[in-house]
This record gives sequence, structure tokens and C-alpha cells, in this order.
Amino acid sequence: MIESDSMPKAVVIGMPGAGKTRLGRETATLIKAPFRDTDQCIEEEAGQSVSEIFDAQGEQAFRDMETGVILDLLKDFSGGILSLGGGAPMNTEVFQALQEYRRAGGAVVYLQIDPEEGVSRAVRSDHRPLLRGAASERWMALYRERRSVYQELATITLKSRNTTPRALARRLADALTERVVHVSGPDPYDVRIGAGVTERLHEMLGDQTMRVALIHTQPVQRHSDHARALLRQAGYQVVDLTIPDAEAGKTIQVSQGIWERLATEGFTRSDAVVGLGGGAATDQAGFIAATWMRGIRYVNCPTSLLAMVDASTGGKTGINLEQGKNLVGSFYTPAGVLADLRTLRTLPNEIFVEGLGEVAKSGFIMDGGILRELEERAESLRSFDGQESDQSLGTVVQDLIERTVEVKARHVSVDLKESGLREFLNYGHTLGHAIEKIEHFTWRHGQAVSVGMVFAAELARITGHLDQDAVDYHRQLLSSLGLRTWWNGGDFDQVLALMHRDKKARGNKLRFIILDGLGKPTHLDDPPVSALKEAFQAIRKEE
Ligand SMILES: NC(=O)c1ccc[n+]([C@@H]2O[C@H](COP(=O)([O-])OP(=O)(O)OC[C@H]3O[C@@H](n4cnc5c(N)ncnc54)[C@H](O)[C@@H]3O)[C@@H](O)[C@H]2O)c1
Ligand SMILES: O=C(O)C(=O)C[C@@H](O)[C@H](O)[C@H](O)COP(=O)(O)O
Repeated sequence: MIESDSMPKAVVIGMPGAGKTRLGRETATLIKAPFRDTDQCIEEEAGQSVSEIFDAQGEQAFRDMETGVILDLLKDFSGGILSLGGGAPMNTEVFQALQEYRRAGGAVVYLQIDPEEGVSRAVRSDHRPLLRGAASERWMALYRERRSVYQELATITLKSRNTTPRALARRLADALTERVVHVSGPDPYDVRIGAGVTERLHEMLGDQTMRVALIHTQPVQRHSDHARALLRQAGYQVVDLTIPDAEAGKTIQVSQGIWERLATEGFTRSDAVVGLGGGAATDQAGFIAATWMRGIRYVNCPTSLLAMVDASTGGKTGINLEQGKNLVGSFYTPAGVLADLRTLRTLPNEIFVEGLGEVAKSGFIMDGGILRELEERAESLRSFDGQESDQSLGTVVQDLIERTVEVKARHVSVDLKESGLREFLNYGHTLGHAIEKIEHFTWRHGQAVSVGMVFAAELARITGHLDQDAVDYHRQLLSSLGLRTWWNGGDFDQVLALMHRDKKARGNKLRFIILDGLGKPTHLDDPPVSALKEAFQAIRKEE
């Protein structure tokens, strides 16, 4: 039986001369995995070259050896990259084993070569026993016989045309390190997290779409240019919409401008929206998609850490009013989310750090593993500048994004419209949103939520739910990440009035999310004003 723990990470198949060995070896180097080529394994084992085995024992003997080697390696080559001989998948036993490998989650990579190129390489090569004699005719005959089998088995197809082996290996390495979080519920979708995942836009938008509104802000122009090029290549008509940056983009005036443009451009129900940027841009893009003709398809391409871990997923779309944050909007799920880690290369450090606020939130409410990872890597995370100088840090960031999205997915999958469980994702937000408003959005969302979580922890202590150690832990962890833990702005009455506009409030009663312990969120309904005042005092710092 093939088991995911011990099987290879990828198996490369394709015609002789396609470059499978080179692709496999270079990819393995990039992702630091072991590499095996089955022809070489057989040669080592037999002490003869493949041609010598063919000559001395015949093709069938070679195929038997090959099958044995492949079946063994599919069961026991943990995390490796395996390159197969071109004819191997034609063997029924190997074919079935590859199907089983796929079912266990394995990646079968079909390296596709243009027939003209394949033939010309075949003519030049003199070591392939099956191509002896009329090499070009033999190659074409094998190609016709095998290509549908390769296609049927492939989970990833790479075309070698117009590219270099190095670039192909990079693409494969990216595809193999991609993570996917599935969000279930009435309209299920995937969140794909990895370098280069923007290339999957076409896959997510589908072929029914003709026009795409690409909504983005100016600081992410470089990434929206890339997305626009990919969309055009895929044949979509792209309407490029640059909206004001950050919270200035989350207004009804901006929505109105976009609606009018969509009308002018003739957007129909089968057209789509792509939201690319930080959480403010994806919130506005989702809102447009939710409201245009009462709802069209949209895909989010988050480019800030906060948008990747939180804003782009879960379908809370909306805009702000002068009176408060996110007061108008709708629950409307995207068709998919593409969190392209390459976009983090341009993300300013302070915006990366604010995103850690929502990562920590997910740790506090559900996943202790996130908290441990944050503790261990706090120093390097707080100075993360998106560069790839420290590869292990890149993997930590990808892990943290995946885990945080998993926490989000667990909540929104069962409670899309926030009737109970989903409210836990709002930990720290009741005060956080009030701070953002009072500070005229000069405070970043994640920083405001960070103070909001300290406030909620103090409130939990005052009402007998948390001990002092847990409150101290909040302050210590958040400040080690470069997040704020105190706030001296506003006054209590102003804050209280704004907290009454929180969406968890019912009538005159406030509702908070607090912890009964780490990973144990609960609701606190209508706490006494004296407790709120005491918690408010606890987040003030003497200057
Ligand atoms: N819908 C939800 O569930 C949800 C969840 C959390 C937060 N939010 C909302 O998300 C917003 C906060 O998101 P945010 O922190 O991303 O803020 P933001 O959208 O204001 O982005 C922060 C800044 O970073 C820039 N930026 C983003 N990616 C960049 C990149 N790769 N390179 C260079 N610059 C980049 C943006 O243009 C902006 O200037 C708030 O409006 C918040 O209410 C929504
Ligand atoms: O997805 C949710 O639900 C959340 O509460 C996630 C929050 O981190 C996010 O900031 C959300 O936008 C807050 O929504 P709101 O309903 O409090 O405006």
C-alpha cells in the first residue's frame, strides 16, 4: 500500500528526451529533497546500462526490473522526486500504482515536449534502445501511443516549450510547495498559498467569464500588472480599476464609481471581479462582486499578510461609514483565493507586522501551535522584509498563513453568517475598530486589534475568566512581535459609544469575545460598565 508519509513528493513522467531527469534533479535541489531516476537505479542494481540490459536480456526483462524498482520507490521514498523512464506508465502495474499514488495525494508531473523538439532530440541521441534505427518515426509512434496515458495520470502538466530547464524547475518547485486550505459550506472554495499562485487565476475564473474587473490600489501596481497580463493572456477583457489606498478605498463613493464603470463597460452576470491588494481592497472588491447585478463571481488575490490570513477569506465584504467600520456590507463568498507569497517581497515591514496581529488572534482563540511558532520566531518575524535571504523564515511564514487560514476556515465553514461560532474571529475587534475610527485610520487594523486583544484579556481577568499570567502573556507575546499593547487616545465615553455600533451588539447590550483560557474563546454578554472602564484603564500607559 502506498502511504502519504513515506511516498515521494512527485513523480515525473513523459517522453524520452523530454528532460525529466534534469527537471527532477533541479527541482529536488531547489526544494532540498532527494532525487532518484529509475533508469539509473536499474543500471546501478544490474551493473549494466539500459541498452546492455535490452541487448542481453530483452525488453521484457528490463520492464520487470523497472516495475519492481518503481513499486518499491512509490512506497518508500519519503518526500523525494522520482523520474520515471518514458515507457514505464504503459505497464499496467505501474499505471495502477501511479493511480493509487495520486489518490494518496501524490503529484504526477507530465513534462510535455513539442513533437518536433522531441524528434530532433531523439535523432541526436544514441543511447535509447527503443529509438534505434528510424529514431524520428519510432519517437512519433511512441508519442501517439503514450500521450493520452501521460495526460490521464498527470496532476501537473509542464510544457518545456519557450522556457529554460531552470525556470521549469522553479515552477515545479513552486507548485510542490503550494498549500491548499479548503473552505466548505454552501459555496465551497479553495485558498491556495504559495509562490506564483496568481498563475491559477484562469483556473479559478473559468471559461464562462468574458470581462474581468481588476480592482487594486496603487502600491501594488507591480502585482496588478502581472495579474492583468495573465488575465489578458488567458483571453479575458480586463477593466483595470485603481482605487484609493487603504481605508480611503472602502467608501460608498468608491463603490459608486466602480458600479458606474461596470455599467459603462457592459458587465453582465457572467463577468467577474478580481480583488488584488490589502484587506481594504479585497473588502471593497468583494462588496462590488456581491452587489453588482446582485452577485457575480470574484476571486481574491491578497498581497498583505493580513489580507492573506484573514480578509480575503470568509466572505465578509463591505465598506465603512463616517459613523464606523464595516457598517455596510454582505456575506458573499469568493470563488477562490490566491495568496501569492511573491507579493510579500514588496510589503513594507510595518504592514507585515500588523498582519501578525490577526495571526496571533487565531493562536489565542484556537491554535496553540501558532502561538508557539510566534514565540520561537518573534525576533525574525518582526523584522521580516519579504526578501528570500532566510528560506526557513519563508517556510515559517507560509506555515503561519496556512494555519491561520485553517482557523478561519473552521469557523466560517460552519457559520458563514456569524450567528455564534464565527464571532470568535472577532476577538479584539470590539475595541480595535473603535480605536481605528477615533485615530482616523492612522492606526493599522492589526495594531488596533492587538490593543483590543489586551483589553479583552483584561476584561476576562476582571470578570474572573483569565488569570494575570494569561494577560501578561498577551502583552509579552504581542509586544515581542512589534505590536501595540496600549493606547492613550480617545476617552471612555467616546469608546463606549463606538463599541455600541459593533456588529455583535444586540439592542443596548454589548457582546465581547473573551477567553476562558488560551484556545478557549467564549462570549461575554452585557458586562458591567465598571468592568469595561477598569479594562479601559488597564490599556492606558502613564506618559
Ligand atoms: N473581510 C474580513 O474578514 C477582514 C478581516 C480582517 C481585516 N479586514 C479589513 O482589512 C483591512 C486591513 O487590511 P490590510 O492590513 O491589508 O490593510 P490595507 O488594505 O490598508 O493595506 C495596507 C497597505 O499595504 C499596501 N500593500 C498591500 N500589499 C502590499 C504589497 N504586497 N506590497 C506593497 N504594499 C502593499 C496597501 O496598498 C496599503 O497601503 C481593514 O479594512 C480591515 O477591516 C477584513
Ligand atoms: O471573519 C470574521 O468574522 C472576522 O471577524 C474577522 C476579523 O478579523 C475582521 O477584521 C472582520 O472584518 C471584522 O468584521 P466586523 O464584522 O467586526 O466588521
